[in-house]
Amino acid sequence: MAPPSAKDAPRRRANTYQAAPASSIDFSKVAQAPVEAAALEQAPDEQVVSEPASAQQAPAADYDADQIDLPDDQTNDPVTATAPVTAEEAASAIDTEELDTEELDAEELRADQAATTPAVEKPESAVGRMGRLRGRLARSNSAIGKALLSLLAKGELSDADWEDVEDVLLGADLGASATTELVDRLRTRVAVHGTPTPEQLHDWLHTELLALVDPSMDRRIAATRVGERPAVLMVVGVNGTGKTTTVGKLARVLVAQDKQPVLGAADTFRAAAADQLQTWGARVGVPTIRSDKEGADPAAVAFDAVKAGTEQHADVVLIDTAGRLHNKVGLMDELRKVKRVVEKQSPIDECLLVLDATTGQNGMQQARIFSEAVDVTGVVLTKLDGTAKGGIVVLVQRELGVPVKLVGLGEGPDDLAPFDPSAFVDAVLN
Ligand SMILES: Nc1nc2c(ncn2[C@@H]2O[C@H](COP(=O)(O)OP(=O)(O)OP(=O)(O)O)[C@@H](O)[C@H]2O)c(=O)[nH]1
Repeated sequence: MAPPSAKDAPRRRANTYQAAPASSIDFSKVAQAPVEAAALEQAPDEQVVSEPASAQQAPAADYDADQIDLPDDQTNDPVTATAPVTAEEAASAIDTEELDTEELDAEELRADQAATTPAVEKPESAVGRMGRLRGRLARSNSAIGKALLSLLAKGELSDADWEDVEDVLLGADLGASATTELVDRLRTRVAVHGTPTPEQLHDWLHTELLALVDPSMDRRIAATRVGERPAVLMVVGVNGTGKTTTVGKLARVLVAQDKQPVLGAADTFRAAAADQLQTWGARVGVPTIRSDKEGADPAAVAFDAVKAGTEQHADVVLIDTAGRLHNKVGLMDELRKVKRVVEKQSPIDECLLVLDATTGQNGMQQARIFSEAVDVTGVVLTKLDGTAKGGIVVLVQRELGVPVKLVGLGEGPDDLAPFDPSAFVDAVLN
């Protein structure tokens, strides 16, 4: 069966997306790498493509009968004179006796089906999401700001007081070097300007924290077609950090921007991961390339996803990967293989490492291992709604040298936001 095309999805309502602010996500980034023409010698098998919800849910009358691909057991059946061939005939062929006592005509039936079939969702635009989610960030992280403001407002600060300031920053997972840097800068300011007023203090902290978060980093995500091919984005990270959820949420962000993603379920280790991803995709009419075989070769699934994305003229192919294998070496080898195989067909434009913010510094060790195995281009920090360790943003950027591009701020489908440094610092300090 020909894979359903992302382009076949019914035209979505014109969305209300406006140009993102400079500090926010920007999908206009165009990767420069050239297309590689080489193909895999052995065609991967067993891939199946999920029907996007839009195709499943479109009224039957919208289908061209020629395009309906019947399952094998039906294609060989002779078409009898009574077999319905159009939506109307199909509707009228329904035995009315089975429909309770009421007589339903085709129109009523369609209305009934529409009422019981969930519609393709319209995801929220990404612009300003961090503003909407700021309350969650503030709830978990404003304690740091409050502690700093009250400590620094004491007036003359002793060495012990400055040590308390350091402890607050270290406790927030800012890391030793950024903590020392920040404390040195604040001490210099106090030495130069004397004891600050509360407003001054707030301004100083805002300026210094923002400098540490580094608003100059390029946080755009490569999700725009590159010449004649879709962008390819791969998501990596240990199990349970929120990779599958992030791919699903990111697909929604892209759909809200009228982009057409294709999802690749290359986490073949966890049986339910492909189903989970497919469900995310179906909710917004996005096709998922997956294997029905548990333990199938993830590289083959990823390869097929890129192939399908190219054939369907998608904007971007989002590849979910496994976070757990029998051992760490095996997992890293597998990720390298996925990368290698995908690159036989297309460069990988973006490789996002998903880190669970609640694991704090422990997550850093994993982060280093992943970034050694694959070229990580950005970080998604999930579960930032559930931790007071927001300093990890600074730590991870310094350790890996790549920006935090997205943050997860809840379990809701639209609780993924482009990371906005200024909104982040505001939430910490207010
Ligand atoms: N509170 C909160 N929960 C999140 C966030 N992101 C993901 N989760 C939850 O984290 C759990 C794990 O998410 P998954 O997406 O299944 O994690 P995964 O990394 O794909 O896991 P594996 O497939 O085992 O590798 C789920 O219950 C998600 O709802 C977030 O930003 N905030």
